[in-house]
Amino acid sequence: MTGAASAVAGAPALETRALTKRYGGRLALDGVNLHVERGSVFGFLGANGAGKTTAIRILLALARASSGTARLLGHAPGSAEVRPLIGYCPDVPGFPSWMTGREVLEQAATLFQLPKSTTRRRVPELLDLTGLADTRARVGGYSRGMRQRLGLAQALINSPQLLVLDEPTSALDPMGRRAVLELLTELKGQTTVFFSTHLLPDVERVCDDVAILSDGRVAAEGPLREVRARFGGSRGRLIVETDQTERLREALLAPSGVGAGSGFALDVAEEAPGSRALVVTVDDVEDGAARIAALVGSLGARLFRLEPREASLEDVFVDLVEGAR
Ligand SMILES: Nc1ncnc2c1ncn2[C@@H]1O[C@H](COP(=O)(O)OP(=O)(O)OP(=O)(O)O)[C@@H](O)[C@H]1O
Repeated sequence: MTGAASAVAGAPALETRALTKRYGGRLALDGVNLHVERGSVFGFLGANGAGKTTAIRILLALARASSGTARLLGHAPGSAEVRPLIGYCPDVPGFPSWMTGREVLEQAATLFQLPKSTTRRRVPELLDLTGLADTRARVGGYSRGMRQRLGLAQALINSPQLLVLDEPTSALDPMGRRAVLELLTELKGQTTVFFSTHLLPDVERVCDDVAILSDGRVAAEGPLREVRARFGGSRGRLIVETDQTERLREALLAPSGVGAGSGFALDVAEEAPGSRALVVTVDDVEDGAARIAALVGSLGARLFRLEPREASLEDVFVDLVEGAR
């Protein structure tokens, strides 16, 4: 029976200390420390090849660490205590094509030895939650998004305290991504969700906490807002809005000599598609603001807005990953 298993009191949902994985001469993970609070939605972010899948495989006891430790709800990966407490969905969940979604979930319930009454309640609940209740098709006829949602439902069958998901949205179209992200939001507070991704907007949308993995190392970790504030400062970004967007952009990007301040802008982008506000990346925010104000004046343009922009997760990510190379 699964009823006896429980988390170690006071233990975090997930913790790794100096987790290291070597493949021959290559360090896929290099001293990774993670701390995931219970009840949070935690984004494990990294570019392709950063080491996310390797870390998840170690957490699930599908691979062995070269050194370091990992604990899930206070227990060792793969231990008899931890298995009933966690749910896992790989990036490409596979199912027998002849089964229906309902049968897949019933089979998973059997594997977890759930009581029949629990299975009768839980299976339709999960089919509802994942939007698969009205589907009669066999899994072989499912779309990629439907498979991903069924994978999630399967991972939730045992009402896990910790859900581990490897790139749950990366193969999905925008509608499928939205459905999965909404699902993760619904789980907030009930189940700890730890998911890997290279999609920054997904993390910004649903995560409380984040770790950024770069070349096998944690480059930043903490609450999303703190990570943005703490690591977003290496370069500054200013928002400037005038009545002459195009002329200002040209002057900012002019290689030298044109206008009062050309040459100091490292990058110029629209704040949003079609917006007349520009986001200007500079080395020094105060100096940059003074130069932009002077430049706007010299163009005879009207200045509506000139302010520093809070770093987005993308700014942080790009700066950290570029900085590490
Ligand atoms: N079985 C293996 N043998 C040798 N090298 C491996 C093995 N598995 C992973 N690696 C290497 O370890 C590094 C980390 O890979 P990993 O798959 O963990 O990254 P990832 O962040 O999950 O990337 P992706 O998003 O592309 O899946 C990569 O350089 C990869 O080539």
